[in-house]
Amino acid sequence: MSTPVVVVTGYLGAGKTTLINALLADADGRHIAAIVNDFGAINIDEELIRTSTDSVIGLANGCVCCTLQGDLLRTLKLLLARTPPPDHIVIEASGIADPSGIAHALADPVLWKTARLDAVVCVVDAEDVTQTSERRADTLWRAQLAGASFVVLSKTSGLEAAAVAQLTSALSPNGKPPVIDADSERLPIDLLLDAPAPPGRFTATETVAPHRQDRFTKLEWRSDGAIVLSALQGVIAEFAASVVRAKGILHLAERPDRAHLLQLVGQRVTLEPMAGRHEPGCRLVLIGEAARLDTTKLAERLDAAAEAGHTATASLARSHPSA
Ligand SMILES: Nc1nc2c(ncn2[C@@H]2O[C@H](COP(=O)(O)OP(=O)(O)OP(=O)(O)O)[C@@H](O)[C@H]2O)c(=O)[nH]1
Repeated sequence: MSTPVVVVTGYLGAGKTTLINALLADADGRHIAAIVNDFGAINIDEELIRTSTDSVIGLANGCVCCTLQGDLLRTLKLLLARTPPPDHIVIEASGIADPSGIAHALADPVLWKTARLDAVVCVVDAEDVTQTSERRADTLWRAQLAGASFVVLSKTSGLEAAAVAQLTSALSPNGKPPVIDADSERLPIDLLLDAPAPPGRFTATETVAPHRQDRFTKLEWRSDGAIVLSALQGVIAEFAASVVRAKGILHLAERPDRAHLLQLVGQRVTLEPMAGRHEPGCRLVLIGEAARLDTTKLAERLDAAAEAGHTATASLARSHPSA
């Protein structure tokens, strides 16, 4: 009996983790294990998915479509050796992954007997693709879409119905692949998890060209202490034009008792309090096009913001000595 595997792909910040959490929340008794790949060493997505399931394994600091193919296969074997094995395995690719590389790795005939690739779900950020003129020409975005057996549209709620309809027919010219609007319809879990691919759909054995590793650059930034909100806002405003994606779990000097989740995708930034306890201090991953993002300057600015946090925390402690 071969365990069905679903790969979730999509551009940076498209909504892959959100989709997987929705699948896990609606699993209806199925035991779903997740493998979460982040191309940075700080795997925020793994931590966000861990709130929905214990069966999550993070693969960080590389891309499962190329540099981490071996780790992916080893992790799959580990999951399959568990008793009982999961009913389904969902793999979240990093936002820079080309799913054809993952399909190529999973096409191993020995592995296929125990884990078979059933579907590649591509999450498309509807807001981004309608507002960013160059997105449809982006070779990475196109490669992610090309291998998809389903497209899930995210972030449609702020768009006119006509714009969503137009996007749907552009992404799926003859109704293939099926397009699901995650913002306005309930996810068809059965369809996404229980629709075996037609024989031969993902059994390509040709060599896959490695994607460009140097297109994006990342800064992984940590601080032991809290950060001052206004200083953080200043850094975000200064680098807004060159950061494509940022995510992090932060403690704010103004609210040190609770962790906050920072999400930045294009021009949209959110900062929300998180439930539960999280590692103290701040962990942040910021990604941009290598030609535009100066990570040295960005690190300096964040260090200065953290320094302001130390000062603010120390003065709070002086004014409330018992705190
Ligand atoms: N309004 C809305 N926001 C969404 C939707 N899906 C995702 N988001 C938001 O978009 C941001 C990024 O979502 P993630 O699910 O982390 O995206 P991702 O594709 O996993 O990101 P990377 O792994 O970094 O590429 C978060 O702030 C989400 O809350 C959606 O359908 N509607």
